[in-house]
Amino acid sequence: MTPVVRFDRFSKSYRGDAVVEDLSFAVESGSVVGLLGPNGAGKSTAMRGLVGLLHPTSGTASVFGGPFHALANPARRVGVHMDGLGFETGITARRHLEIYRLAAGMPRGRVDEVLEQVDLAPHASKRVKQFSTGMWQRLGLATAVIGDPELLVLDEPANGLDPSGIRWLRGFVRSFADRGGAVLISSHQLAELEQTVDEVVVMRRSVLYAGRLEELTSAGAASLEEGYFDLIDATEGGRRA
Ligand SMILES: Nc1ncnc2c1ncn2[C@@H]1O[C@H](COP(=O)(O)OP(=O)(O)OP(=O)(O)O)[C@@H](O)[C@H]1O
Repeated sequence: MTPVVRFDRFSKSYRGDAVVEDLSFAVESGSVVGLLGPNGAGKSTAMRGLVGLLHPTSGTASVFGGPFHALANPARRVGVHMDGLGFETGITARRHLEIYRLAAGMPRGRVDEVLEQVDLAPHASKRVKQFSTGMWQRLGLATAVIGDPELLVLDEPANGLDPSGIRWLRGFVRSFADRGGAVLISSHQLAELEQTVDEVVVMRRSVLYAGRLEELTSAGAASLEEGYFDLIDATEGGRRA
C-alpha cells in the first residue's frame, strides 16, 4: 500500500550548503510520526518541501503517491499548520475559517464544527490579531482540519500552548489518527511527544533514527528524551541540542 507520506532521499541545499540530506521515511494511515531534531536540524525545511512550499535540490517528498501540487483539492487531503502561512489578521476567526471553508468546498456548518473541535467557539467573533499565542495555534489547527483532510502536517503546534492546551492537542492528534488519519508533527517537547507518537524520526540534517518509538526506547534508552540525546550526542556538535 502506498504510504500517505514518503520522503525518498529528499535533500535541500542553499548556495551549496546542505540543510537536509538524504531524508527517507514514510508515514502510514492511522499513525502519528514525530519529527525531532535540534534547532536548525532541517525539520521545517522537510515539512515545507512536503507541502510544496520549496523544491528539493534532489530526491522527492510525496503525499498519497505524488507531489503535493498534483492534488486536485489539497485542503481535502492535507491539513497544514506551520508558521508563515500568512493569515489575514484584521478579520474575525469565523470569517477567516469561512474563507478556508469556501476554498475547500466544505458545507456551511463546517466552520461551527471546527470551532467546537478546537474550543474556539466563544472567540469566533474576535479579530485574529487579538488572539493570544495559544488561541492562534488553535485557529491554525482549525484551519488545517477545515477540509476534513486525511493527513495533518503540523510544525511545532504545541508552541505557546498552556498545559491544558498541550493535553488537549495530544487528544486532538490521537483521535485524528485513531479515526484513520496520518499525522506528521514536529516538536521539541519530548516528554509530551512520547505520549502522542507511534513512530519517531530523529534528524540532524540527515536521519539519525526512523522507526517505532518503542524500538528506540527498548534499545537501552529509558525514555524518548534519553534515546534522543544518545543519538544527538553521537553526532557532530554533541550535547546541548
Ligand atoms: N531560505 C533559506 N536560506 C538559507 N538557509 C536557510 C533557509 N531556510 C532555512 N535555512 C537554514 O536551514 C537550516 C534548517 O532550518 P529549519 O528551519 O529547517 O530547521 P528546524 O529543524 O525547523 O529548526 P527549529 O527547530 O529551530 O525550528 C538552518 O540552518 C536554517 O538557517
